[in-house]
Amino acid sequence: MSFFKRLKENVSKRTESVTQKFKSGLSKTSSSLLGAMDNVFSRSRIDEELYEELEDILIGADVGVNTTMEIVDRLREEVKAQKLKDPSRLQPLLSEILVEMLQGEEGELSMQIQAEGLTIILVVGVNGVGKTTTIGKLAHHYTQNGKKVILAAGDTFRAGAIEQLDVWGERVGADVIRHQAGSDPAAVIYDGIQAARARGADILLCDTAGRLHSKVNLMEELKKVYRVIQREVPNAPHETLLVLDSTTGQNALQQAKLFHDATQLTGIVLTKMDGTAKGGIALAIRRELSIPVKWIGLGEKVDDLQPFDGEQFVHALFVEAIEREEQQ
Ligand SMILES: Nc1nc2c(ncn2[C@@H]2O[C@H](COP(=O)(O)OP(=O)(O)OP(=O)(O)O)[C@@H](O)[C@H]2O)c(=O)[nH]1
Repeated sequence: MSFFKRLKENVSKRTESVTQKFKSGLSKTSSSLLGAMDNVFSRSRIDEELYEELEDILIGADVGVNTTMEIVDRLREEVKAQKLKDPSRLQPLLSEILVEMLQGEEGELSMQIQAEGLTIILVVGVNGVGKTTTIGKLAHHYTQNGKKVILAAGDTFRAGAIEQLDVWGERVGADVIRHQAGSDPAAVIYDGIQAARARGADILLCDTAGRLHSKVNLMEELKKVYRVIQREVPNAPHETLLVLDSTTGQNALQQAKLFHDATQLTGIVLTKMDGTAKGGIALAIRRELSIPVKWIGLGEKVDDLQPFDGEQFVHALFVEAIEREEQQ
């Protein structure tokens, strides 16, 4: 069976609405990538020029230089091994390589939700990346799954962030633990933990600041929050998610390295994928950091945050080519 057929079959095992969300959320990246790749794959033969053109396209889509080289090297090896001559055969081959690269170790992409007792999820990231919105969407996801969720408004720098979290709490039916703006975030998180225990919550989602009033280093403050959580609940935080805005491109990689030094990140949330034509950043992040992308933001609606899925991702990018192949 051809790779595209297999991919389509696998994707069709998930719900149609999820497939649709991936397709519409990735449509900007998809149309810019496919347009450019069609030119490459319709060349008359597979030669150095073709590979170079493909490299330019991938780098242009924010796949990053190292990851691009890795992808193209693998493609070359496969072309040699399979003795391919026809450029039109490269599209499914490339898709297969991308799916392989996006797939993590077994279970790596799943969230460490505790079967019993409280699960603490710490959410970090710089201002404006979509942290508060992501917390609201995660809260929605877990309340929909029957969990009792509490939100801790640890971004005490921006008064608006506390209000915003309150609105989300009301919308999704989760209590919000808050102090006034400017107070110590570690104290808010501490109170959040006590409240979550007292109220028998399953999940505590902790918001944090992306910027500070004082000269206290943001990373030092995060370390303090992290220590409070570790001290109060054994093995917590169970997840420390870094939210990255996919429209910031390669800069996102630098942010990840910085935050990883302060807290042990367990996963990445890549937001605003729908707003960029350079969704290749997901590949760069997956390959260049040892942290899995666990969630992907495909729009502003409450259910537009989806668990990351490499097959859905690649299928959404190349859906037009897949459908074309089917009609042939
Ligand atoms: N299109 C789109 N917009 C998003 C997505 N995620 C978040 N946003 C928007 O990004 C903007 C910033 O989101 P916030 O949640 O306020 O960002 P933040 O990181 O909490 O910002 P601070 O509270 O200032 O630290 C909002 O307008 C969100 O609606 C997404 O996946 N797609």
